[in-house]
Amino acid sequence: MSDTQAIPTEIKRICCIGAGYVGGPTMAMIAHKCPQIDVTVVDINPQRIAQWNSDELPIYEPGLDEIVKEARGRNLSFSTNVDQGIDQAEMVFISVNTPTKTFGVGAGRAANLEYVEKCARQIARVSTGHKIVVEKSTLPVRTAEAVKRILSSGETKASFQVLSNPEFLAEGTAIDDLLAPDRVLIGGECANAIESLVNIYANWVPRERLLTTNLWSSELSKLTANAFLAQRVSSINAISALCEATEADVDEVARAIGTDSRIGPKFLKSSVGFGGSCFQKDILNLVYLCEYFGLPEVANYWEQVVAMNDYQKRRFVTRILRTMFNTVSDKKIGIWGFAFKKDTNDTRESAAIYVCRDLLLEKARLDIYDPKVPQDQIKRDLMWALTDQGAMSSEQAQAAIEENVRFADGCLPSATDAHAIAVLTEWDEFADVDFQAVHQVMKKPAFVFDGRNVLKDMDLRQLGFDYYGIGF
Ligand SMILES: NC(=O)C1=CN([C@@H]2O[C@H](COP(=O)(O)OP(=O)(O)OC[C@H]3O[C@@H](n4cnc5c(N)ncnc54)[C@H](O)[C@@H]3O)[C@@H](O)[C@H]2O)C=CC1
Ligand SMILES: O=C(O)[C@H]1O[C@H](OP(=O)(O)OP(=O)(O)OC[C@H]2O[C@@H](n3ccc(=O)[nH]c3=O)[C@H](O)[C@@H]2O)[C@H](O)[C@@H](O)[C@@H]1O
Repeated sequence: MSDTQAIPTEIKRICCIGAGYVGGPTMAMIAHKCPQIDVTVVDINPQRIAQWNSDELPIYEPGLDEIVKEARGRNLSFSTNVDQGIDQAEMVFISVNTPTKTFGVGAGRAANLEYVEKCARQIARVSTGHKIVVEKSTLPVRTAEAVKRILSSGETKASFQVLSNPEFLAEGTAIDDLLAPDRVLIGGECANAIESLVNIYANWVPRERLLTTNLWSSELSKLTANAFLAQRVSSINAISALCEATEADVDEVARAIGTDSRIGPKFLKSSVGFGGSCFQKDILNLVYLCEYFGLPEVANYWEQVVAMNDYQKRRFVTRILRTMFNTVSDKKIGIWGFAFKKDTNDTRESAAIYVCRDLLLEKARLDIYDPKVPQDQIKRDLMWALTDQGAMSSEQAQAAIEENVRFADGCLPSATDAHAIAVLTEWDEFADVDFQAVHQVMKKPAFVFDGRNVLKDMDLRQLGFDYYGIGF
């Protein structure tokens, strides 16, 4: 597909298509660590690009502002001119969204590869000379085959090499993860192309952490990594239900098993359920792939990880209902945290969306406080959740939100006159709250349902609260 001799191993100009949670921070880090490389991040969303060029970046991520401001204007730029970005680059990263398909074959499971395909077609149309195309988005195994075919069907004389370089950063710790990754994975077929990407990361990542594989192993490793991580959370959440029935304590169980070096301590924190844009999407994609390749037993095995997560979210609401005398109708519940984890403003697939939806369907009144998530985002999420699968019409959902959702600017206002508090994100500031004051302003009995076990050591029962955590 290309004359591999002609591929330079020292890259000077990079373009990244997609200025999202991955494209933005990843390219900012490359620009920060490699001042000799010009990095342009392009996106079809003009608002997002304007935000990247402003003082208010579109995503909240500790440490990101400093890195962007240091490199922007020097060797990092953000633009809506996708054609020009591609044209001027020797290496083009595809970092666009790959959401779960909502229509047609594979709806609800398969990844929607429409945006990736459009990028490949645009690269094929615009390019001249040699380009290395890097899959940064999370993709089903064998996608590179389709990308290669599209690239080689272009009418220009350009030639291409395709690499897979999945991203393993987690939101909230993206900068630390990019600065010191456990590993960087690069899959490819052409040694020169692989070396050119290895050389970029080698500017700050130790060589022994730069893993190279064939294309398909690299693509499949990304889905597998997320499936294994999510599976750990679902496994400990499954045990949390058993702990609640037996007076065992899930945090003690997690510590006891996590000290076994074969198991390890990470990703054993029981919670109201995992969220985020990727775990569910990637496991469902893995399930779909297994079915596609005729492996129903394997598909069923992984599907249970998502089923257990749905159960955990439902179980949390059921516990609230049962504890509060089987009704929350017209009762105010203070919701603390809406993001899918702390230190991010991202709400995609947040457990809070589903918990709040179920409470609203029970006619509870919610007063939501999240330090980083904008109110409009929360309203959009609830609107979607209430109308999804016909639970409510748009008009009913709109009315329910107007009537029963309020926003507080802190924990105390959110708790004022509330019958209960539900902690749905583990923001550090929740542990600094004056709980004596919170108890005073709440209705009695004052219920606290801690979906993250972050208030466990605060002696809330001593202060008079009816306190319930997860898994004890
Ligand atoms: N969010 C995360 O923490 C992680 C995400 N990933 C993967 O990275 C990929 C991107 O994820 P995010 O950055 O979270 O998505 P995102 O939704 O935040 O950003 C994607 C961006 O691509 C842009 N885009 C879509 N089609 C385009 C086109 N044809 N031309 C130009 N721009 C286009 C969109 O406007 C959007 O701004 C996904 O495959 C995801 O699974 C991987 C690791 C971590
Ligand atoms: O592909 C992706 O998008 C990314 O998905 C996850 O990162 P992320 O979703 O940003 O955040 P995580 O820290 O993994 O948390 C995911 C969810 O699991 C929950 N979780 C995590 C760990 C735990 O022990 N318990 C638990 O409930 C979190 O609260 C959160 O809701 C992976 O950790 C990243 O390696 C991967 O790159």
